[in-house]
Amino acid sequence: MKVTVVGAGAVGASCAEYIAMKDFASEVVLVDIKENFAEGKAMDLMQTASLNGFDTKITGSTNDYSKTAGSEVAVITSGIPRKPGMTREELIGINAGIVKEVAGNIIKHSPNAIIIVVSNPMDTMTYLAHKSLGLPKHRIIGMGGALDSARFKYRLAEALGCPQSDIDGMVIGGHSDTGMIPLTRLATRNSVPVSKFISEDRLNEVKEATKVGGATLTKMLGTSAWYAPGAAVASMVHAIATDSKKMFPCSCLLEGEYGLNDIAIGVPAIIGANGIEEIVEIELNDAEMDNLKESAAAVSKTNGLLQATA
Ligand SMILES: NC(=O)c1ccc[n+]([C@@H]2O[C@H](COP(=O)([O-])OP(=O)(O)OC[C@H]3O[C@@H](n4cnc5c(N)ncnc54)[C@H](O)[C@@H]3O)[C@@H](O)[C@H]2O)c1
Ligand SMILES: O=C(O)C[C@H](O)C(=O)O
Repeated sequence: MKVTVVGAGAVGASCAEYIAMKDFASEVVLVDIKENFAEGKAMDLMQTASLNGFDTKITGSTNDYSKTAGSEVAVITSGIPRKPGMTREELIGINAGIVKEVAGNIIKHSPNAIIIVVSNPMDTMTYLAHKSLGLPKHRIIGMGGALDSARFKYRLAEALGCPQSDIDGMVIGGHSDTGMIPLTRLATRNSVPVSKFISEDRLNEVKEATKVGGATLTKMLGTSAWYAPGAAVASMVHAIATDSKKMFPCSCLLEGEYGLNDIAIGVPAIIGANGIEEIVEIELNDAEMDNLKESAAAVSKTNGLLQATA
């Protein structure tokens, strides 16, 4: 499988590295607008191949999309990251134009590609990719929930004092500081509800820490995170490449599911060779459903800013 990753910055390079380490793709093409940057990242990564034992060929290109031709999956990480104190939504002014242009270039050279959108504000950038490309809805997927759920599991394992491999849990809703919905009611440790192990107050702390997971790291790092985001994207690309039908919460264009329309937002979906194979409608209680509606209203509000920007 040939995979294109546009944006060879922190997340794009990390994503390329994890894809190569999993050794399932024949080629990863990194593209960046900065002269020689993607080529340099590709060369550096290729010099880890004999050390890390992978055969994936990583190449770089300065904005030459002919090199990406025939990609089966394309990941959009191009754009600016937030700085401490900013929200993801504040990035819309610059990133909307970049994502629209990049998405068009990808499809021009790889008309059958499945696109994974990472650039922020991710749900709105996913919606923009849908609106500007008009592809079947299963071919454009926003990455946010896979990362947020990984952070939820990290926080839960920390609170329970157990290995992360004991934990199962999921975050749905918008990929924003206020819009994420960590489903604490459904989270388990080896099938046992996590509420059996920690107090309601502690569980609420976990929920709040999960929601601001990206902001917390941005404050510590001075820019946003890249290892877990890169790993989350690589897991989704792997699910497509291997047609694994793994379930991830991810930003999907909804047409009535969860009572929502004309919005891309995080819901559980089965990911396989066709991209989104199925959107899974789980039963939410009234409070969770209210949270999802509130989160969707906020994403729609940000979508409403698109006309002025892209
Ligand atoms: N969805 C998520 O969960 C998630 C997670 C982490 C980061 N992000 C987002 O991903 C984006 C990238 O983050 P980062 O930390 O890698 O930033 P970064 O600055 O390290 O890298 C971005 C790269 O995009 C390149 N770029 C800009 N315009 C371009 C264009 N038109 N064509 C090709 N390349 C272009 C830049 O030159 C830069 O190298 C940000 O918007 C960030 O908010 C999203
Ligand atoms: O926090 C950010 O701005 C980047 C990303 O969305 C994340 O959650 O790490």
